[in-house]
Amino acid sequence: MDTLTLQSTIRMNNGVEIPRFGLGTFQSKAGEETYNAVRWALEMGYRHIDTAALYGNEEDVGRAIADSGIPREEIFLVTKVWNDDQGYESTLRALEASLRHLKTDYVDLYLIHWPVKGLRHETWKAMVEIYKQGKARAVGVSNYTIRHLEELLSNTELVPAANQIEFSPFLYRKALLEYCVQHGIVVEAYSPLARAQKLEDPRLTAMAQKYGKTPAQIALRWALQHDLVVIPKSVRKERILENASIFDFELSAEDMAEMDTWNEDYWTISESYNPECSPRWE
Ligand SMILES: NC(=O)C1=CN([C@@H]2O[C@H](COP(=O)(O)OP(=O)(O)OC[C@H]3O[C@@H](n4cnc5c(N)ncnc54)[C@H](OP(=O)(O)O)[C@@H]3O)[C@@H](O)[C@H]2O)C=CC1
Ligand SMILES: O=C1CO[C@H](CO)[C@@H](O)[C@@H]1O
Repeated sequence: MDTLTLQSTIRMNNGVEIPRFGLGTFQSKAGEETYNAVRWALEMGYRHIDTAALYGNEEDVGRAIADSGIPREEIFLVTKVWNDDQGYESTLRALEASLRHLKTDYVDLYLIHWPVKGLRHETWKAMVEIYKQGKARAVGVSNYTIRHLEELLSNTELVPAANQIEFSPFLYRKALLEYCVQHGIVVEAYSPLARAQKLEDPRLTAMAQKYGKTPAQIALRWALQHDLVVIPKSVRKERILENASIFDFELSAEDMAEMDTWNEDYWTISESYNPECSPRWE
């Protein structure tokens, strides 16, 4: 395989390159906590930051990017339209608010956060308009299952560039990944550490010992070798560094295959939100 680095990218279906590795910011508190995490990450070489209107920290993300001294065009910035703002006009307004908070005139990727019943099609039309206006270099979706993607693809000329979904060795969504690959949609793995809930799994700790790495690094490397984009979240300097230190080793084909058997449909998202079964997303 190619030698990957912290700044390696994947070319999306519209030609825009997305860094394979980024910093998540859900539950990074507004204020210094988010600001510092983003500043440290950028100093360490991260070039992809994932936020959302929901997270309430866009202003701190924007401030950290502005203060970093790194040219805006070298940073890949992702945000998302929240469920309450879905609909055509309200999505356009939500993007304007996000741009204001982020102190930028474009985002690199704008995502529909969840496939809200009854509204998602109108919301997608707004995403297409946002893309045409150049206010997002790419647009995509999040938490879409095969059913949601089939519905969208049957009714649009613009294929979403990415689908951001929960994905970890304990939630290996093989069929959805294959569907996305087939249709040229990049998959971004969220909660790739299963929110630290499975880092003591004995299979993971044994694998970590074998490679002289931490359990978090093994889980992230597995996702990377599946050609996923990964966006682990941390607000601690040492973990921001640890999570990014996965470019100096490679899991063998045998160990990848072994990890592929660990799936236990382990969702961190609550059942009432589970996109595969909750009536909320019908
Ligand atoms: N589109 C969507 O609906 C969703 C998108 N996301 C995005 O994906 C990102 C990542 O997912 P997230 O749900 O945050 O979960 P992650 O799997 O990234 O886990 C984050 C948790 O793990 C801890 N942690 C981070 N690194 C380590 C480490 N090396 N060792 C031990 N513990 C560690 C963090 O704590 P600490 O900060 O204290 O280090 C935090 O509690 C989000 O932040 C968000 O940007 C997430 C959920 C849904
Ligand atoms: O991005 C998100 C972070 O996690 C939340 C729930 O735990 C999700 O609802 C949301 O999509």
